[in-house]
Amino acid sequence: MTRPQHSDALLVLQDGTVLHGYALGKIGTAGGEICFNTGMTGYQEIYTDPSYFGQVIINTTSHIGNYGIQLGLEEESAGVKIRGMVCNFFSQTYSRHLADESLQQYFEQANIVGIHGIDTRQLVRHIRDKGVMNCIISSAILDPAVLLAELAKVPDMNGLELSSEVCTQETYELGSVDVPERFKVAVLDLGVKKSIVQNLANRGAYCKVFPAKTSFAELQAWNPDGYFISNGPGDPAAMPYAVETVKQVLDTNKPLFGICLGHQILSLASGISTYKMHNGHRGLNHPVKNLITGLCEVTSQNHGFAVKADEVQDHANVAVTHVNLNDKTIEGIRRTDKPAFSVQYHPEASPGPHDSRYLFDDFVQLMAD
Ligand SMILES: NC(=O)CC[C@H](N)C(=O)O
Repeated sequence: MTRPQHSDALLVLQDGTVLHGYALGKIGTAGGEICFNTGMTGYQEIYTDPSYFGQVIINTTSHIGNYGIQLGLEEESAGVKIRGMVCNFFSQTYSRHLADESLQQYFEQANIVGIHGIDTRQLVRHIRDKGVMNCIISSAILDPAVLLAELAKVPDMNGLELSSEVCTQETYELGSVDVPERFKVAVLDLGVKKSIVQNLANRGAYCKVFPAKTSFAELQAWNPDGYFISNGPGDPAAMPYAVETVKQVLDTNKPLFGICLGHQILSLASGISTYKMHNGHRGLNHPVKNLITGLCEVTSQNHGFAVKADEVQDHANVAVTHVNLNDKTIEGIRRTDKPAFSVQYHPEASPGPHDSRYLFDDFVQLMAD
């Protein structure tokens, strides 16, 4: 297969590795934390997921761009959130009758810089061995030494609070026209994906979405039946404001459900700390064991931090409900003294398999009870 020819581009890693490829998207320079996603579909959902804010994504599936972009429907937030993209074969043309435009056009409009023609298999093996690191991509500066100096300015993800940058700045409300509204859910938006709010609304939850730094008093003033703590970017340990809000929510004894960053915040509010993983989990086929049913779920994942497993046993009011079968990391917890639970993975699975969507039903059931 021939690769579309463009101008040259460079990818420079924090450890000094330099890789040569071709430009895609906007001509320019972009730096961030380099992460790999192993999903074979769903690139548009990935690029618009606010949890990827500040990150450069390697798509390990070898063909990217070939089904184009569908505006609106397949976007997980208003616009692209990733910093940059790395792939092997990049297709400027697409074949899908529902597509509105090409990925190249989409990235150009969103000012996203990318690189293709990279041996992503070799690159991922390198990162997998050395661990997560920052990188810089450029199609404007082709001097590795200059790029390394620029790379030094890219902030470390450790200690970074990003939710307040990507969350809604105004509250908004969302329900479903097809399902009778049975419950009011206050959504704390730490960088929420659209499909999560939609999954709640589809089950009769009338949602009000609040900015990340909303005080508990303001959430409570709306008198919700339950609280949802969303996914989002950055380091959970850098978000004491959200931990404080969740502690106050727990005191109300109303149902609380957290996904990904929301799971990490519930853990912190329960006295369990988080850590940065050697490499995160990002893909659509991570096996997770549900310890209550004994069944394995194939899950969609996107996280770089995790909850410390060895600290959970010191907390009698926290039970582990889900475990990752690849590396035994904690995938879900439940408070034994409160109607509160959370998962590290993505039950909305947009993209991904729908094995775990029952968790939204469990949350609705908690509110019904
Ligand atoms: N998807 C998420 O909510 C990600 C949570 C957090 N930013 C992490 O990387 O672990």
